[in-house]
Amino acid sequence: MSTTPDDDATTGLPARGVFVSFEGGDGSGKSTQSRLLGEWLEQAFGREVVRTREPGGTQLGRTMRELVLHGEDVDPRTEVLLYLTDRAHHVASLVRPALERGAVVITDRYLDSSLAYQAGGRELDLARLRDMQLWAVDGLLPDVTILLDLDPALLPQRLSATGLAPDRLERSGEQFHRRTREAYLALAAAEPERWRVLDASAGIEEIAEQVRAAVAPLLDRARARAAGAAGDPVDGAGGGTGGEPGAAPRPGGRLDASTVAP
Ligand SMILES: Nc1ncnc2c1ncn2[C@@H]1O[C@H](COP(=O)(O)OP(=O)(O)OP(=O)(O)O)[C@@H](O)[C@H]1O
Ligand SMILES: Cc1cn([C@H]2C[C@H](O)[C@@H](COP(=O)(O)O)O2)c(=O)[nH]c1=O
Repeated sequence: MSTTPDDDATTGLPARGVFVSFEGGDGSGKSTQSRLLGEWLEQAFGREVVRTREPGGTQLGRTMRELVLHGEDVDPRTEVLLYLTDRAHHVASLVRPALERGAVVITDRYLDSSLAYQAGGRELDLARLRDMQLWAVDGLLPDVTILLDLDPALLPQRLSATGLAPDRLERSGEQFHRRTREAYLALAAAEPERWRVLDASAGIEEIAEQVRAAVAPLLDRARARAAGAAGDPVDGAGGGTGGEPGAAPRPGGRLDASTVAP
C-alpha cells in the first residue's frame, strides 16, 4: 500500500489495506475485471472492498472527468493538471482513508495512466510527470498493478461493444494509442515487482483467474500483518478465512460495505 513495506510513511500506522490498480488501454477490460475481482474478494475473503476509478472516484472527480473527457479540447499540459487534480483529491479523501481502515482498494486507473497516456501518448517528459504524480499522491503506490495489454487494433471492436460514443481520449487516433501501449509495457518492464502483464485478448474468465492469482498472496500478507498488529493468531476467527486463487465463494462470508465506481 505504501512505498515502505510494513508501515504507512504518512501515518506511521501498520499498513493493513491492500491497494490494487488496473491499467491498460481503452476498452481493455479494466472495469469488467475490477468488478469481478471485487465480487470475489467480498465473497471469498469477507473483506471490505472499495472499488473506485480515475478520473471520477469522488464528486469533484466526476466534474473533472466530465471536463477532461467530454469538455472542450485542452492542450496536453492542461490535460495533465486535470487528471492530477482528480488524483490528489481521490487519494486524500477516499483511497488513503480506506487503506488505513484495512480495506482492499481496487482502482480502475491510477498514476500510471498519466505516465502512459500523457508521457507516452502525448509525448510529455516522463521524469517530470512522475515527480508530479508522486508529489500529488504523497508517494502512495499500489501493491500490485495489473496491466491488461490489448493491441489498439482491437479498440474499435471493444468500443462498439459498449454502445457508447467515443470520448475525447478514445478519439485521439491509432498512433496515440500505440504510443500509450508501448509506454505501459516499458513501465511494467522497469518495475516488474509491482506489475503483472496479462493478455487482454484472452477470455474474461481466464483473465479473472490470472487476476485472482496475482492478488491472493497480497491478502494473505496483509491478513498476517493485521493479525500481528492486533495480537491475534493469523488463522483466528476474526475477518475472512482466506482462500485460494479461483476458490469458490466462502459460504457465510461476511459482505462488508462496498463502494462501487459509478
Ligand atoms: N476479455 C474480453 N474479451 C472480449 N470482450 C471483453 C473482454 N473484457 C471486456 N470485454 C468487453 O469489452 C468492452 C469494454 O470492456 P470494459 O468496459 O471492461 O473495458 P475498460 O478497460 O474498462 O474500458 P474503458 O477504459 O473504455 O472504460 C465491454 O463491452 C466488455 O464487455
Ligand atoms: C486516469 C487517466 C486517464 N486517462 C484517460 C484514459 C481514458 O482514455 C480516459 C478515462 O476513461 P475510462 O473510461 O475511465 O478508461 O482518460 C489519461 O489520459 N490520463 C490519466 O491519468
